[in-house]
Amino acid sequence: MFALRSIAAPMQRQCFRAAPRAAVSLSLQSRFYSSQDSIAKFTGQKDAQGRYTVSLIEGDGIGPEISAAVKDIFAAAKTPIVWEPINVDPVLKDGKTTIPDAAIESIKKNKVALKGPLATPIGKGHVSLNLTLRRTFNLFANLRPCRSVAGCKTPYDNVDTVLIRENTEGEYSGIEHVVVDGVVQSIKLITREASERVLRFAFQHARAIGRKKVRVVHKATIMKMSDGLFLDVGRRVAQEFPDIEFDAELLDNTCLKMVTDPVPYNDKVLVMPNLYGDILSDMCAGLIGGLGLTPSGNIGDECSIFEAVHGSAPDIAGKNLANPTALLLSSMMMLRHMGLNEYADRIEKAAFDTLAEGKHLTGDLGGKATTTEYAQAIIAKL
Ligand SMILES: NC(=O)C1=CN([C@@H]2O[C@H](COP(=O)(O)OP(=O)(O)OC[C@H]3O[C@@H](n4cnc5c(N)ncnc54)[C@H](O)[C@@H]3O)[C@@H](O)[C@H]2O)C=CC1
Ligand SMILES: O=C(O)CCC(=O)C(=O)O
Ligand SMILES: [Mg+2]
Repeated sequence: MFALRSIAAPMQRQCFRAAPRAAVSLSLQSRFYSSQDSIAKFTGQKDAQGRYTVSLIEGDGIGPEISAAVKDIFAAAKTPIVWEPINVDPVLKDGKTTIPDAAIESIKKNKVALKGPLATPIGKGHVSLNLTLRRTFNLFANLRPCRSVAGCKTPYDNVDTVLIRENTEGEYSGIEHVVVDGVVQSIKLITREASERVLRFAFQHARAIGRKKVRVVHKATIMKMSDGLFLDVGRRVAQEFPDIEFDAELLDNTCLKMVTDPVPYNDKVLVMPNLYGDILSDMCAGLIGGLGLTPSGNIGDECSIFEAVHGSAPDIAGKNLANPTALLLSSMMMLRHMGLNEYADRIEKAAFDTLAEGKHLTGDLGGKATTTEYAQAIIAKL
C-alpha cells in the first residue's frame, strides 16, 4: 500500500487546469457510472411528495465534511432525497461486533444508503464496520469504476477501468487464530456460492455497460484451491454468457501492465477476490489523480450502499481540505441506481465542469480551494 501511495503522490501534484487531451465525453461518463442495469433492482418507496429516504452514514475523519458537501449540492439541485442519518458505532452482541439495530432497520427499510468512510483500528480493536455493513446486508459485489477526469492531468491518458471486487469473504473473512505462541493463521475463505454470485454480476454488468470482455484477476498459481475455485467458477459462469469473452490474468502481472499502460483494460470488466480488488482499486485511483476522485457501490439483492473508495484520511480531517468528488460520484451511482438519472446527470455535469475549469480544485488535485469552496463552485454551475 505504501508503495502504491508513493506512485500516486507525484501524479497528484501534476494535476492542473483543463488539459485538452483529457476531454472525456460526458454522456459516456454518465453511462459509465451507472449501476442501474445491474441485477440488483432498487425497490425503495417514494413518499407522498415524491421523495425517497436514504440512510446516511457520515463516517469518520473527513466523512462529515464530504457528506456536508454532498448534502449541500443535493439541496441546491432540489434532489428528491430525504436523508436519514444513522449511527453505526460498534455494538457487541453475543461476542460479535455488529451495528445498532436502528441502523440495520433504517437501511432495510430505505434499501439504499450513502456512506462516508469508517476508520478501523489497527491490530486490536473492533472489526471493520465497513466489512460488517457489507456482510450484514450481503452486499456481494463492490463495483469500482475509475475514469480519467478532464482537467486532472496524470501520466495516463483515458483511463477507464471497471473493477468488481468480491465483497463478503476471501482474505477479508477475518477468521484468524493463534496456533501456538508466535504462529498465527489467517483463513482465506472462498465459497462457490459467493464466487458465483459476484462472477455472474460481473458478466451482467459487462453486458449492461456494453463491454465484451470479463477478466478474472487471481493467483491460482499459488492459492491453487481458493483462487482455483474462484477461477473455475468464472469459467463455468462464462458459459452462460457466450456473447462475452472470458479470460484470466495473474494479479502481479495485472499490476505491472496497468501501471505501464492502463488503456488495454478499457474494454474489460475485471473481477477478483476481495483483497486484490481492495488494493487494485486504490492503484487505479492513483492512475487518474488520486482517491479524491473514485466512487464505488456495494451492491446486494435487497439493498445497496454507496461510498468512496478512500478511507477517513486522518491526515487532513477537520481542516476543510478533503476532496468530496469521490463521495459525490458515489452518490451519482446511487441516484442512477434509484432511477433518478436526470438529477445525477445535472449534478455530475456541474462537478465535471468545475473540475475541468480548474479554478476551484482541492489540494489533492493541486488547487487551493477548501472542500466548501469547491462544493459552492459546483452549486454555482447547477
Ligand atoms: N471504505 C472505507 O470506509 C475505508 C476505510 N478506511 C479506513 O480509513 C482509515 C485511514 O486509512 P488510510 O490508509 O489513511 O487511507 P485513506 O484512503 O483514508 O487515505 C490515503 C491518502 O489519501 C488521501 N485522501 C483520501 N481521501 C481523500 C479525499 N477525499 N480528498 C483528498 N485526499 C484524500 C489521504 O489524505 C491520505 O493521504 C483507516 O482506519 C482505514 O481502515 C480505508 C479505506 C476504505
Ligand atoms: O474497512 C476498512 O478498514 C478498509 C476497507 C477498505 O480498504 C476498502 O473498502 O477499500
Ligand atoms: Mg481499500
